[in-house]
Amino acid sequence: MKATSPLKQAYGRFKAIIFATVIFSFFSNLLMFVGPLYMLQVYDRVLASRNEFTLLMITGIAVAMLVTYGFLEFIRSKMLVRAGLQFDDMLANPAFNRVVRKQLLAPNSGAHATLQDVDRVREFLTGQGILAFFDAPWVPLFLALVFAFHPWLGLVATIGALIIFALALTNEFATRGLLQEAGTANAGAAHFVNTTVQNAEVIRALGMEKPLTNRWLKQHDSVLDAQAKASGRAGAIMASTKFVRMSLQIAILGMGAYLAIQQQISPGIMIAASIVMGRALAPVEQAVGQWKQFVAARQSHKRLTEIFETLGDEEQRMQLPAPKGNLVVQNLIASAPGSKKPILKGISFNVAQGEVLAVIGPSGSGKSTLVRHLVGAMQPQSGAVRLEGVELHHWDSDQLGRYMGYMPQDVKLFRGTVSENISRFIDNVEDKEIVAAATLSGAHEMIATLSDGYDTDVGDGGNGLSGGQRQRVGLARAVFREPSLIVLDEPNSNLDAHGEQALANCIQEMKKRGKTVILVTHKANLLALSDKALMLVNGQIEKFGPTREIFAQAQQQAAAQQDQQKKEAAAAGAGSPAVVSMTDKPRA
Ligand SMILES: Nc1ncnc2c1ncn2[C@@H]1O[C@H](COP(=O)(O)OP(=O)(O)OP(=O)(O)O)[C@@H](O)[C@H]1O
Repeated sequence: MKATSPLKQAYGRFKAIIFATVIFSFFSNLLMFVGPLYMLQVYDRVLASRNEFTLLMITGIAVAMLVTYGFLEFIRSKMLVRAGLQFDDMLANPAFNRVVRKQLLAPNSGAHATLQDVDRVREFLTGQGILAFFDAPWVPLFLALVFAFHPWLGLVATIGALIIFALALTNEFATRGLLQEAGTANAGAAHFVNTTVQNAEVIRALGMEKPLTNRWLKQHDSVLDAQAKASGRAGAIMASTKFVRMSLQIAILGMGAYLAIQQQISPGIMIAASIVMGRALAPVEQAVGQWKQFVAARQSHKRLTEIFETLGDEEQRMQLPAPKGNLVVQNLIASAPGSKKPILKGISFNVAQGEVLAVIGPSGSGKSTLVRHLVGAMQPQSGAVRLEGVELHHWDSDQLGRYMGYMPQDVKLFRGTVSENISRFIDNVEDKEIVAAATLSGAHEMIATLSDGYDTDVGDGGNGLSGGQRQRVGLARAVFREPSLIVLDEPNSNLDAHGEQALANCIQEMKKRGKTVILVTHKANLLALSDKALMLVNGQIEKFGPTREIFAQAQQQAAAQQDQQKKEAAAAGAGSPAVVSMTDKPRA
Protein backbone atom coordinates (compact mmCIF):
# COMPACT_ATOMS: atom_id res chain seq x y z
CA MET A 1 0.00 0.00 0.00
CA LYS A 2 1.28 3.44 -0.89
CA ALA A 3 2.20 5.46 2.18
CA THR A 4 0.32 8.72 2.66
CA SER A 5 2.53 11.67 1.77
CA PRO A 6 3.43 14.11 4.55
CA LEU A 7 1.45 16.76 2.65
CA LYS A 8 -1.70 14.65 2.74
CA GLN A 9 -1.09 13.88 6.41
CA ALA A 10 -0.71 17.59 7.15
CA TYR A 11 -3.95 18.38 5.28
CA GLY A 12 -5.59 15.42 7.04
CA ARG A 13 -4.65 16.86 10.44
CA PHE A 14 -5.92 20.22 9.27
CA LYS A 15 -9.26 18.66 8.31
CA ALA A 16 -9.95 17.73 11.93
CA ILE A 17 -9.22 21.29 13.03
CA ILE A 18 -11.33 22.64 10.20
CA PHE A 19 -14.22 20.43 11.28
CA ALA A 20 -13.96 21.81 14.82
CA THR A 21 -13.72 25.36 13.45
CA VAL A 22 -16.85 24.80 11.33
CA ILE A 23 -18.75 23.79 14.48
CA PHE A 24 -17.50 26.95 16.19
CA SER A 25 -18.46 28.94 13.12
CA PHE A 26 -21.98 27.52 13.38
CA PHE A 27 -22.42 28.85 16.90
CA SER A 28 -20.73 32.15 16.25
CA ASN A 29 -22.89 32.64 13.15
CA LEU A 30 -26.00 31.83 15.19
CA LEU A 31 -24.92 34.43 17.70
CA MET A 32 -24.74 36.97 14.91
CA PHE A 33 -28.53 37.01 14.98
CA VAL A 34 -28.25 38.78 18.32
CA GLY A 35 -27.87 42.24 16.75
CA PRO A 36 -30.85 42.11 14.39
CA LEU A 37 -33.05 40.34 16.95
CA TYR A 38 -32.20 42.94 19.57
CA MET A 39 -33.04 45.66 17.09
CA LEU A 40 -36.35 43.98 16.35
CA GLN A 41 -37.24 43.71 20.03
CA VAL A 42 -36.29 47.32 20.75
CA TYR A 43 -38.27 48.69 17.85
CA ASP A 44 -41.31 46.51 18.11
CA ARG A 45 -41.56 45.78 21.81
CA VAL A 46 -39.72 48.32 23.91
CA LEU A 47 -40.57 51.42 21.91
CA ALA A 48 -44.17 50.29 21.51
CA SER A 49 -44.66 49.32 25.20
CA ARG A 50 -42.22 51.91 26.67
CA ASN A 51 -41.19 49.20 29.14
CA GLU A 52 -37.74 49.97 30.63
CA PHE A 53 -37.47 46.66 32.42
CA THR A 54 -37.88 44.77 29.13
CA LEU A 55 -35.18 47.00 27.63
CA LEU A 56 -32.85 46.18 30.52
CA MET A 57 -33.54 42.47 30.28
CA ILE A 58 -33.03 42.15 26.53
CA THR A 59 -29.93 44.36 26.68
CA GLY A 60 -28.47 42.08 29.39
CA ILE A 61 -29.23 38.97 27.31
CA ALA A 62 -27.76 40.60 24.17
CA VAL A 63 -24.55 41.60 25.98
CA ALA A 64 -24.12 38.10 27.44
CA MET A 65 -24.58 36.61 23.98
CA LEU A 66 -22.12 39.04 22.43
CA VAL A 67 -19.51 38.15 25.07
CA THR A 68 -20.02 34.48 24.15
CA TYR A 69 -19.69 35.43 20.49
CA GLY A 70 -16.39 37.24 21.12
CA PHE A 71 -15.11 34.28 23.10
CA LEU A 72 -16.01 31.82 20.31
CA GLU A 73 -14.33 34.04 17.71
CA PHE A 74 -11.23 34.16 19.88
CA ILE A 75 -11.14 30.35 20.24
CA ARG A 76 -11.80 29.92 16.52
CA SER A 77 -8.83 32.09 15.50
CA LYS A 78 -6.63 30.51 18.18
CA MET A 79 -7.45 27.05 16.85
CA LEU A 80 -6.47 28.15 13.36
CA VAL A 81 -3.17 29.60 14.56
CA ARG A 82 -2.38 26.33 16.35
CA ALA A 83 -3.35 24.37 13.28
CA GLY A 84 -0.98 26.55 11.25
CA LEU A 85 1.90 25.79 13.57
CA GLN A 86 1.10 22.09 13.41
CA PHE A 87 0.89 22.24 9.64
CA ASP A 88 4.32 23.83 9.51
CA ASP A 89 5.72 21.40 12.02
CA MET A 90 4.56 18.43 9.95
CA LEU A 91 5.83 19.83 6.66
CA ALA A 92 9.02 21.76 7.47
CA ASN A 93 11.33 18.74 7.47
CA PRO A 94 9.79 16.82 4.56
CA ALA A 95 9.63 20.03 2.48
CA PHE A 96 13.29 20.84 3.12
CA ASN A 97 14.19 17.25 2.23
CA ARG A 98 12.34 17.62 -1.09
CA VAL A 99 14.04 20.95 -1.80
CA VAL A 100 17.47 19.30 -1.49
CA ARG A 101 16.44 16.28 -3.58
CA LYS A 102 14.78 18.35 -6.28
CA GLN A 103 17.80 20.62 -6.44
CA LEU A 104 19.97 17.54 -7.12
CA LEU A 105 17.59 16.24 -9.78
CA ALA A 106 16.79 19.55 -11.46
CA PRO A 107 19.21 22.29 -10.38
CA ASN A 108 17.42 25.06 -12.30
CA SER A 109 13.89 24.37 -11.17
CA GLY A 110 13.83 26.89 -8.31
CA ALA A 111 13.25 24.12 -5.78
CA HIS A 112 13.66 26.51 -2.83
CA ALA A 113 10.25 28.04 -3.70
CA THR A 114 8.70 24.92 -2.12
CA LEU A 115 9.31 26.37 1.34
CA GLN A 116 7.53 29.60 0.36
CA ASP A 117 4.69 27.49 -1.00
CA VAL A 118 4.28 25.82 2.41
CA ASP A 119 4.13 29.29 4.01
CA ARG A 120 1.63 30.58 1.48
CA VAL A 121 -0.75 27.64 1.90
CA ARG A 122 -0.41 27.84 5.69
CA GLU A 123 -1.08 31.59 5.72
CA PHE A 124 -4.19 31.12 3.61
CA LEU A 125 -5.50 28.22 5.66
CA THR A 126 -5.08 30.12 8.89
CA GLY A 127 -5.95 33.64 7.70
CA GLN A 128 -9.02 35.68 6.87
CA GLY A 129 -9.45 33.96 3.50
CA ILE A 130 -10.45 30.62 4.92
CA LEU A 131 -12.85 32.23 7.43
CA ALA A 132 -14.90 33.54 4.54
CA PHE A 133 -15.24 29.96 3.30
CA PHE A 134 -16.28 28.74 6.76
CA ASP A 135 -18.93 31.42 6.99
CA ALA A 136 -20.24 30.79 3.48
CA PRO A 137 -22.38 27.73 4.41
CA TRP A 138 -24.40 29.93 6.78
CA VAL A 139 -25.43 32.28 4.00
CA PRO A 140 -28.62 30.23 3.23
CA LEU A 141 -29.54 30.34 6.92
CA PHE A 142 -29.44 34.14 6.95
CA LEU A 143 -31.36 34.26 3.70
CA ALA A 144 -33.96 31.90 5.16
CA LEU A 145 -34.37 34.31 8.05
CA VAL A 146 -34.97 37.21 5.67
CA PHE A 147 -37.55 35.03 3.89
CA ALA A 148 -39.15 34.41 7.26
CA PHE A 149 -39.47 38.17 7.74
CA HIS A 150 -41.25 38.44 4.40
CA PRO A 151 -40.95 36.48 1.11
CA TRP A 152 -40.42 39.68 -0.91
CA LEU A 153 -37.53 40.71 1.33
CA GLY A 154 -36.09 37.19 1.00
CA LEU A 155 -36.32 37.42 -2.75
CA VAL A 156 -34.44 40.75 -2.90
CA ALA A 157 -31.69 39.39 -0.60
CA THR A 158 -31.38 36.12 -2.56
CA ILE A 159 -31.17 37.87 -5.93
CA GLY A 160 -28.50 40.15 -4.42
CA ALA A 161 -26.48 37.20 -3.09
CA LEU A 162 -26.72 35.47 -6.50
CA ILE A 163 -25.48 38.60 -8.32
CA ILE A 164 -22.54 38.98 -5.95
CA PHE A 165 -21.74 35.27 -6.28
CA ALA A 166 -21.87 35.57 -10.08
CA LEU A 167 -19.48 38.51 -9.86
CA ALA A 168 -17.13 36.38 -7.73
CA LEU A 169 -17.18 33.65 -10.41
CA THR A 170 -16.57 36.24 -13.14
CA ASN A 171 -13.61 37.46 -11.10
CA GLU A 172 -12.23 33.91 -10.97
CA PHE A 173 -12.49 33.35 -14.71
CA ALA A 174 -11.32 36.83 -15.65
CA THR A 175 -8.21 36.80 -13.47
CA ARG A 176 -7.19 33.15 -12.99
CA GLY A 177 -5.00 32.83 -16.06
CA LEU A 178 -3.40 36.24 -15.53
CA LEU A 179 -2.66 35.66 -11.87
CA GLN A 180 -1.12 32.30 -12.68
CA GLU A 181 0.96 33.88 -15.41
CA ALA A 182 2.08 36.61 -13.00
CA GLY A 183 2.92 34.01 -10.32
CA THR A 184 5.08 31.96 -12.67
CA ALA A 185 6.81 35.03 -14.11
CA ASN A 186 7.41 36.35 -10.61
CA ALA A 187 9.03 33.10 -9.49
CA GLY A 188 11.25 33.16 -12.61
CA ALA A 189 12.28 36.79 -12.03
CA ALA A 190 13.04 36.15 -8.34
CA HIS A 191 15.14 33.10 -9.26
CA PHE A 192 17.02 35.14 -11.84
CA VAL A 193 17.82 37.85 -9.27
CA ASN A 194 18.89 35.31 -6.63
CA THR A 195 21.27 33.50 -8.91
CA THR A 196 22.57 36.61 -10.65
CA VAL A 197 23.46 38.71 -7.61
CA GLN A 198 25.64 35.90 -6.35
CA ASN A 199 28.00 36.89 -9.16
CA ALA A 200 27.97 40.58 -8.22
CA GLU A 201 31.78 40.76 -8.57
CA VAL A 202 31.67 39.62 -12.17
CA ILE A 203 28.71 41.89 -12.92
CA ARG A 204 30.60 44.94 -11.63
CA ALA A 205 34.02 44.03 -13.04
CA LEU A 206 32.77 43.23 -16.52
CA GLY A 207 30.23 46.05 -16.67
CA MET A 208 27.36 43.62 -17.08
CA GLU A 209 24.92 45.51 -14.87
CA LYS A 210 22.95 47.12 -17.65
CA PRO A 211 22.43 44.08 -19.89
CA LEU A 212 21.54 41.92 -16.88
CA THR A 213 19.19 44.58 -15.50
CA ASN A 214 17.51 44.74 -18.91
CA ARG A 215 17.10 40.99 -18.89
CA TRP A 216 15.58 41.10 -15.41
CA LEU A 217 13.38 44.05 -16.34
CA LYS A 218 11.92 42.07 -19.22
CA GLN A 219 10.81 39.34 -16.80
CA HIS A 220 9.73 41.88 -14.20
CA ASP A 221 7.69 43.77 -16.79
CA SER A 222 5.80 40.66 -17.75
CA VAL A 223 4.96 40.14 -14.04
CA LEU A 224 3.73 43.73 -13.76
CA ASP A 225 1.85 43.45 -17.01
CA ALA A 226 -0.06 40.34 -15.97
CA GLN A 227 -0.64 41.73 -12.47
CA ALA A 228 -1.86 45.07 -13.78
CA LYS A 229 -4.28 43.39 -16.18
CA ALA A 230 -5.55 41.08 -13.42
CA SER A 231 -5.88 43.98 -10.95
CA GLY A 232 -7.69 46.07 -13.57
CA ARG A 233 -10.26 43.35 -14.16
CA ALA A 234 -10.54 42.54 -10.45
CA GLY A 235 -10.93 46.26 -9.70
CA ALA A 236 -13.81 46.60 -12.15
CA ILE A 237 -15.52 43.57 -10.63
CA MET A 238 -14.87 44.87 -7.11
CA ALA A 239 -16.45 48.21 -8.04
CA SER A 240 -19.48 46.45 -9.54
CA THR A 241 -19.74 44.35 -6.38
CA LYS A 242 -19.74 47.50 -4.23
CA PHE A 243 -22.35 49.08 -6.45
CA VAL A 244 -24.57 45.98 -6.26
CA ARG A 245 -24.00 45.79 -2.52
CA MET A 246 -25.08 49.39 -1.85
CA SER A 247 -27.98 49.19 -4.27
CA LEU A 248 -29.16 46.11 -2.43
CA GLN A 249 -29.16 47.98 0.85
CA ILE A 250 -31.42 50.58 -0.72
CA ALA A 251 -33.54 47.93 -2.41
CA ILE A 252 -34.18 46.02 0.80
CA LEU A 253 -34.93 49.18 2.80
CA GLY A 254 -37.14 50.43 -0.01
CA MET A 255 -38.97 47.12 -0.20
CA GLY A 256 -39.19 47.06 3.63
CA ALA A 257 -40.62 50.58 3.71
CA TYR A 258 -43.19 49.65 1.04
CA LEU A 259 -44.23 46.55 2.99
CA ALA A 260 -44.35 48.61 6.22
CA ILE A 261 -46.61 51.18 4.49
CA GLN A 262 -48.78 48.27 3.37
CA GLN A 263 -48.65 47.20 7.04
CA GLN A 264 -47.36 43.80 6.09
CA ILE A 265 -44.29 44.13 8.32
CA SER A 266 -43.22 46.37 11.21
CA PRO A 267 -40.45 49.03 10.85
CA GLY A 268 -38.30 46.87 13.18
CA ILE A 269 -38.43 44.00 10.70
CA MET A 270 -37.47 46.40 7.93
CA ILE A 271 -34.24 47.35 9.78
CA ALA A 272 -33.56 43.80 10.96
CA ALA A 273 -33.91 42.46 7.40
CA SER A 274 -31.35 44.98 6.20
CA ILE A 275 -28.88 43.89 8.92
CA VAL A 276 -29.42 40.17 8.30
CA MET A 277 -28.94 40.62 4.58
CA GLY A 278 -25.67 42.44 5.30
CA ARG A 279 -24.52 39.42 7.30
CA ALA A 280 -25.60 37.04 4.53
CA LEU A 281 -23.58 38.89 1.93
CA ALA A 282 -20.49 39.49 4.04
CA PRO A 283 -18.78 36.11 3.43
CA VAL A 284 -19.48 36.33 -0.29
CA GLU A 285 -17.92 39.78 -0.41
CA GLN A 286 -15.03 38.69 1.75
CA ALA A 287 -14.36 35.78 -0.60
CA VAL A 288 -14.23 38.21 -3.53
CA GLY A 289 -11.73 40.38 -1.59
CA GLN A 290 -9.56 37.38 -0.71
CA TRP A 291 -9.52 36.02 -4.23
CA LYS A 292 -5.91 36.95 -5.03
CA GLN A 293 -4.60 35.18 -1.94
CA PHE A 294 -6.82 32.22 -2.71
CA VAL A 295 -5.42 31.90 -6.24
CA ALA A 296 -1.83 32.21 -4.98
CA ALA A 297 -2.46 29.59 -2.30
CA ARG A 298 -4.09 27.30 -4.85
CA GLN A 299 -1.04 27.59 -7.12
CA SER A 300 1.26 26.84 -4.19
CA HIS A 301 -0.91 23.86 -3.27
CA LYS A 302 -0.61 22.53 -6.83
CA ARG A 303 3.18 22.84 -6.80
CA LEU A 304 3.40 21.21 -3.37
CA THR A 305 1.18 18.33 -4.46
CA GLU A 306 3.36 17.82 -7.52
CA ILE A 307 6.66 17.80 -5.64
CA PHE A 308 5.29 15.52 -2.89
CA GLU A 309 3.84 13.16 -5.50
CA THR A 310 7.00 12.96 -7.59
CA LEU A 311 9.36 12.75 -4.61
CA GLY A 312 7.95 10.30 -2.11
CA ASP A 313 9.36 9.70 1.34
CA GLU A 314 12.84 8.27 1.38
CA GLU A 315 12.70 4.66 2.44
CA GLN A 316 13.91 3.93 5.93
CA ARG A 317 17.16 2.08 5.36
CA MET A 318 18.70 -0.47 7.65
CA GLN A 319 21.84 0.65 9.40
CA LEU A 320 24.65 -1.36 7.81
CA PRO A 321 28.00 -2.26 9.33
CA ALA A 322 30.60 0.49 8.90
CA PRO A 323 32.08 0.24 5.39
CA LYS A 324 35.78 -0.44 5.02
CA GLY A 325 36.16 1.53 1.82
CA ASN A 326 35.90 -1.10 -0.94
CA LEU A 327 34.30 0.59 -3.92
CA VAL A 328 33.03 -1.09 -7.06
CA VAL A 329 31.68 0.76 -10.09
CA GLN A 330 29.74 -1.38 -12.57
CA ASN A 331 28.89 -0.28 -16.07
CA LEU A 332 28.01 3.22 -14.91
CA ILE A 333 26.06 5.25 -17.44
CA ALA A 334 25.25 8.77 -16.35
CA SER A 335 23.81 11.95 -17.76
CA ALA A 336 23.20 15.48 -16.51
CA PRO A 337 19.98 16.06 -14.53
CA GLY A 338 17.05 16.30 -16.90
CA SER A 339 19.04 15.07 -19.89
CA LYS A 340 19.30 11.66 -21.51
CA LYS A 341 22.57 12.31 -23.31
CA PRO A 342 25.18 10.19 -21.52
CA ILE A 343 28.23 11.90 -20.05
CA LEU A 344 29.66 8.67 -18.63
CA LYS A 345 29.31 5.80 -21.06
CA GLY A 346 29.69 2.49 -19.24
CA ILE A 347 32.38 2.93 -16.60
CA SER A 348 33.57 -0.11 -14.60
CA PHE A 349 36.43 -0.25 -12.12
CA ASN A 350 37.10 -0.97 -8.49
CA VAL A 351 39.18 0.42 -5.68
CA ALA A 352 40.08 -1.61 -2.59
CA GLN A 353 40.28 -0.40 0.98
CA GLY A 354 43.39 1.69 1.61
CA GLU A 355 44.10 2.36 -2.06
CA VAL A 356 44.58 5.78 -3.59
CA LEU A 357 43.05 6.23 -7.03
CA ALA A 358 43.90 9.21 -9.22
CA VAL A 359 41.35 10.21 -11.87
CA ILE A 360 42.82 12.11 -14.80
CA GLY A 361 41.54 13.19 -18.18
CA PRO A 362 40.97 16.22 -20.34
CA SER A 363 38.57 18.98 -19.43
CA GLY A 364 34.94 17.97 -19.91
CA SER A 365 35.77 14.26 -20.01
CA GLY A 366 33.39 13.55 -17.09
CA LYS A 367 35.70 13.45 -14.04
CA SER A 368 33.51 15.62 -11.80
CA THR A 369 30.39 13.77 -12.99
CA LEU A 370 32.10 10.51 -12.02
CA VAL A 371 33.05 11.68 -8.52
CA ARG A 372 29.53 13.03 -7.92
CA HIS A 373 28.30 9.50 -8.57
CA LEU A 374 30.96 7.99 -6.31
CA VAL A 375 29.67 10.03 -3.35
CA GLY A 376 25.99 9.43 -4.14
CA ALA A 377 25.27 13.09 -5.00
CA MET A 378 23.98 11.95 -8.40
CA GLN A 379 22.10 8.79 -9.31
CA PRO A 380 23.23 6.65 -12.25
CA GLN A 381 21.05 6.41 -15.33
CA SER A 382 22.04 2.74 -15.28
CA GLY A 383 24.74 0.63 -13.72
CA ALA A 384 25.78 0.82 -10.10
CA VAL A 385 28.22 2.25 -7.61
CA ARG A 386 28.67 -0.08 -4.65
CA LEU A 387 30.36 0.56 -1.34
CA GLU A 388 31.10 -2.67 0.49
CA GLY A 389 28.88 -4.45 -2.04
CA VAL A 390 25.83 -2.26 -1.31
CA GLU A 391 24.59 0.22 -3.92
CA LEU A 392 24.99 3.77 -2.67
CA HIS A 393 21.29 4.59 -2.86
CA HIS A 394 20.52 1.62 -0.61
CA TRP A 395 22.54 3.17 2.19
CA ASP A 396 20.82 5.40 4.68
CA SER A 397 22.00 8.80 3.46
CA ASP A 398 22.87 10.05 6.96
CA GLN A 399 24.87 6.93 7.69
CA LEU A 400 26.59 7.06 4.32
CA GLY A 401 27.58 10.70 4.94
CA ARG A 402 29.22 9.64 8.19
CA TYR A 403 31.62 7.35 6.25
CA MET A 404 32.10 9.62 3.26
CA GLY A 405 34.47 12.51 2.81
CA TYR A 406 33.92 14.76 -0.20
CA MET A 407 35.47 17.94 -1.42
CA PRO A 408 33.93 19.26 -4.64
CA GLN A 409 35.89 21.35 -7.12
CA ASP A 410 34.11 24.46 -5.89
CA VAL A 411 34.52 23.85 -2.14
CA LYS A 412 31.24 25.47 -0.98
CA LEU A 413 31.44 26.27 2.70
CA PHE A 414 28.29 27.31 4.55
CA ARG A 415 27.53 30.40 6.59
CA GLY A 416 28.87 29.64 10.08
CA THR A 417 32.18 29.33 11.88
CA VAL A 418 35.23 27.42 10.68
CA SER A 419 34.67 24.78 13.35
CA GLU A 420 30.98 24.39 12.43
CA ASN A 421 31.99 23.89 8.82
CA ILE A 422 34.64 21.33 9.69
CA SER A 423 32.24 19.41 11.95
CA ARG A 424 29.57 19.50 9.20
CA PHE A 425 27.23 21.49 11.49
CA ILE A 426 26.64 18.41 13.66
CA ASP A 427 25.50 19.35 17.18
CA ASN A 428 27.58 18.63 20.27
CA VAL A 429 30.83 17.73 18.57
CA GLU A 430 33.84 17.71 20.86
CA ASP A 431 36.48 20.33 20.10
CA LYS A 432 39.17 17.70 19.98
CA GLU A 433 37.45 15.98 17.04
CA ILE A 434 37.48 19.24 15.09
CA VAL A 435 41.11 19.92 15.92
CA ALA A 436 41.97 16.31 14.96
CA ALA A 437 40.41 16.80 11.51
CA ALA A 438 42.18 20.14 11.04
CA THR A 439 45.48 18.62 12.14
CA LEU A 440 45.07 15.61 9.85
CA SER A 441 44.38 17.87 6.89
CA GLY A 442 47.27 20.17 7.86
CA ALA A 443 44.94 23.17 8.28
CA HIS A 444 45.38 23.65 12.04
CA GLU A 445 48.22 26.22 11.80
CA MET A 446 46.47 28.13 9.04
CA ILE A 447 43.24 28.27 11.09
CA ALA A 448 45.21 29.55 14.11
CA THR A 449 46.24 32.59 12.04
CA LEU A 450 42.60 33.53 11.26
CA SER A 451 41.14 36.49 13.20
CA ASP A 452 39.01 34.32 15.52
CA GLY A 453 40.72 31.00 14.91
CA TYR A 454 38.19 28.17 14.81
CA ASP A 455 35.41 30.64 15.66
CA THR A 456 36.03 32.76 12.56
CA ASP A 457 32.83 33.36 10.62
CA VAL A 458 33.42 32.16 7.07
CA GLY A 459 30.53 34.25 5.62
CA ASP A 460 28.10 33.21 2.90
CA GLY A 461 29.57 30.41 0.79
CA GLY A 462 32.88 30.80 2.67
CA ASN A 463 33.48 34.18 1.04
CA GLY A 464 35.30 35.47 4.13
CA LEU A 465 38.22 33.15 3.38
CA SER A 466 40.68 33.08 0.50
CA GLY A 467 40.34 30.36 -2.15
CA GLY A 468 43.26 28.41 -0.66
CA GLN A 469 41.94 28.76 2.91
CA ARG A 470 38.52 27.55 1.78
CA GLN A 471 40.09 24.53 0.17
CA ARG A 472 42.03 23.69 3.33
CA VAL A 473 38.94 24.01 5.57
CA GLY A 474 37.09 21.93 2.94
CA LEU A 475 39.73 19.21 3.25
CA ALA A 476 39.43 19.24 7.06
CA ARG A 477 35.63 18.85 6.62
CA ALA A 478 36.20 15.95 4.21
CA VAL A 479 38.42 14.02 6.67
CA PHE A 480 36.31 14.87 9.75
CA ARG A 481 35.84 11.69 11.85
CA GLU A 482 38.07 9.83 9.37
CA PRO A 483 35.60 8.53 6.82
CA SER A 484 36.25 5.23 5.01
CA LEU A 485 36.07 6.78 1.54
CA ILE A 486 37.43 10.22 0.74
CA VAL A 487 36.75 11.76 -2.66
CA LEU A 488 38.58 14.95 -3.59
CA ASP A 489 37.87 16.81 -6.83
CA GLU A 490 40.93 18.87 -7.81
CA PRO A 491 41.80 19.46 -4.14
CA ASN A 492 44.93 21.45 -4.93
CA SER A 493 43.61 23.95 -7.47
CA ASN A 494 44.06 26.92 -5.10
CA LEU A 495 46.83 25.68 -2.83
CA ASP A 496 50.29 27.17 -2.40
CA ALA A 497 53.36 24.93 -1.96
CA HIS A 498 52.73 24.67 1.78
CA GLY A 499 49.10 23.71 1.26
CA GLU A 500 50.04 21.14 -1.39
CA GLN A 501 52.52 19.54 0.98
CA ALA A 502 49.83 19.41 3.70
CA LEU A 503 47.44 17.79 1.21
CA ALA A 504 50.03 15.17 0.18
CA ASN A 505 50.75 14.38 3.85
CA CYS A 506 47.02 14.06 4.55
CA ILE A 507 46.51 11.63 1.65
CA GLN A 508 49.45 9.53 2.80
CA GLU A 509 48.21 9.50 6.38
CA MET A 510 44.68 8.51 5.33
CA LYS A 511 46.11 5.70 3.23
CA LYS A 512 48.22 4.55 6.19
CA ARG A 513 45.05 4.45 8.31
CA GLY A 514 43.43 2.15 5.76
CA LYS A 515 41.13 4.74 4.18
CA THR A 516 40.33 4.74 0.47
CA VAL A 517 41.14 7.98 -1.32
CA ILE A 518 39.95 9.00 -4.80
CA LEU A 519 41.24 12.24 -6.19
CA VAL A 520 40.90 14.10 -9.44
CA THR A 521 44.24 15.70 -10.16
CA HIS A 522 46.89 16.31 -12.76
CA LYS A 523 49.67 17.25 -10.36
CA ALA A 524 52.68 14.94 -10.63
CA ASN A 525 53.36 14.96 -6.87
CA LEU A 526 49.81 13.80 -6.08
CA LEU A 527 49.75 11.30 -8.94
CA ALA A 528 52.94 9.84 -7.47
CA LEU A 529 51.01 9.06 -4.26
CA SER A 530 48.34 7.05 -6.07
CA ASP A 531 48.25 3.26 -6.36
CA LYS A 532 45.93 3.27 -9.33
CA ALA A 533 45.16 5.74 -12.05
CA LEU A 534 42.07 6.02 -14.22
CA MET A 535 42.15 8.07 -17.38
CA LEU A 536 38.78 9.27 -18.62
CA VAL A 537 38.39 10.49 -22.17
CA ASN A 538 35.02 11.53 -23.51
CA GLY A 539 33.13 9.71 -20.74
CA GLN A 540 34.94 6.41 -21.23
CA ILE A 541 37.88 4.75 -19.52
CA GLU A 542 40.90 5.17 -21.72
CA LYS A 543 43.28 3.58 -19.21
CA PHE A 544 42.93 2.04 -15.79
CA GLY A 545 45.48 0.17 -13.69
CA PRO A 546 48.43 0.60 -11.37
CA THR A 547 49.72 4.16 -11.75
CA ARG A 548 53.29 3.07 -12.45
CA GLU A 549 52.26 0.74 -15.26
CA ILE A 550 50.05 3.36 -16.84
CA PHE A 551 52.79 5.95 -16.74
CA ALA A 552 55.43 3.51 -17.96
CA GLN A 553 53.13 2.67 -20.86
CA ALA A 554 52.49 6.34 -21.51
CA GLN A 555 56.19 7.13 -21.43
CA GLN A 556 56.86 4.32 -23.90
CA GLN A 557 54.10 5.62 -26.14
CA ALA A 558 55.43 9.16 -25.86
CA ALA A 559 58.97 7.97 -26.67
CA ALA A 560 57.68 5.98 -29.66
CA GLN A 561 55.72 9.02 -30.78
CA GLN A 562 58.82 11.20 -30.44
CA ASP A 563 60.87 8.70 -32.48
CA GLN A 564 58.20 8.68 -35.12
CA GLN A 565 58.06 12.47 -35.20
CA LYS A 566 61.84 12.70 -35.37
CA LYS A 567 61.86 10.28 -38.27
CA GLU A 568 59.14 12.21 -40.03
CA ALA A 569 60.93 15.50 -39.37
CA ALA A 570 64.23 14.08 -40.61
CA ALA A 571 62.50 12.79 -43.72
CA ALA A 572 60.87 16.17 -44.28
CA GLY A 573 64.06 18.02 -43.24
CA ALA A 574 61.94 20.07 -40.84
CA GLY A 575 62.47 21.45 -37.22
CA SER A 576 62.29 19.65 -33.84
CA PRO A 577 59.23 17.61 -32.73
CA ALA A 578 56.91 18.59 -29.86
CA VAL A 579 57.56 16.99 -26.46
CA VAL A 580 54.68 15.06 -24.90
CA SER A 581 54.69 14.14 -21.24
CA MET A 582 52.08 12.30 -19.17
CA THR A 583 52.81 14.60 -16.27
CA ASP A 584 51.51 17.51 -18.29
CA LYS A 585 47.93 18.31 -17.55
CA PRO A 586 46.28 16.38 -20.35
CA ARG A 587 43.63 18.96 -21.14
CA ALA A 588 42.18 18.93 -24.61
N1 LIG B 1 24.47 20.03 -15.24
C1 LIG B 1 24.90 19.73 -16.45
N2 LIG B 1 24.07 19.86 -17.51
C2 LIG B 1 24.47 19.55 -18.75
N3 LIG B 1 25.70 19.09 -19.04
C3 LIG B 1 26.58 18.94 -18.06
C4 LIG B 1 26.23 19.24 -16.69
N4 LIG B 1 27.29 18.97 -15.91
C5 LIG B 1 28.27 18.55 -16.74
N5 LIG B 1 27.84 18.53 -18.01
C6 LIG B 1 28.60 18.12 -19.19
O1 LIG B 1 29.23 16.90 -18.89
C7 LIG B 1 30.53 16.85 -19.41
C8 LIG B 1 31.50 16.45 -18.30
O2 LIG B 1 31.54 17.46 -17.32
P1 LIG B 1 32.44 17.29 -16.04
O3 LIG B 1 32.28 18.50 -15.21
O4 LIG B 1 32.15 15.98 -15.41
O5 LIG B 1 33.90 17.24 -16.70
P2 LIG B 1 35.33 17.30 -16.03
O6 LIG B 1 36.10 16.21 -16.64
O7 LIG B 1 35.20 17.28 -14.54
O8 LIG B 1 35.85 18.71 -16.51
P3 LIG B 1 36.90 19.71 -15.79
O9 LIG B 1 38.23 19.03 -15.79
O10 LIG B 1 36.87 20.88 -16.70
O11 LIG B 1 36.37 19.98 -14.43
C9 LIG B 1 30.81 18.23 -20.00
O12 LIG B 1 30.68 18.11 -21.39
C10 LIG B 1 29.73 19.10 -19.46
O13 LIG B 1 29.34 20.05 -20.40
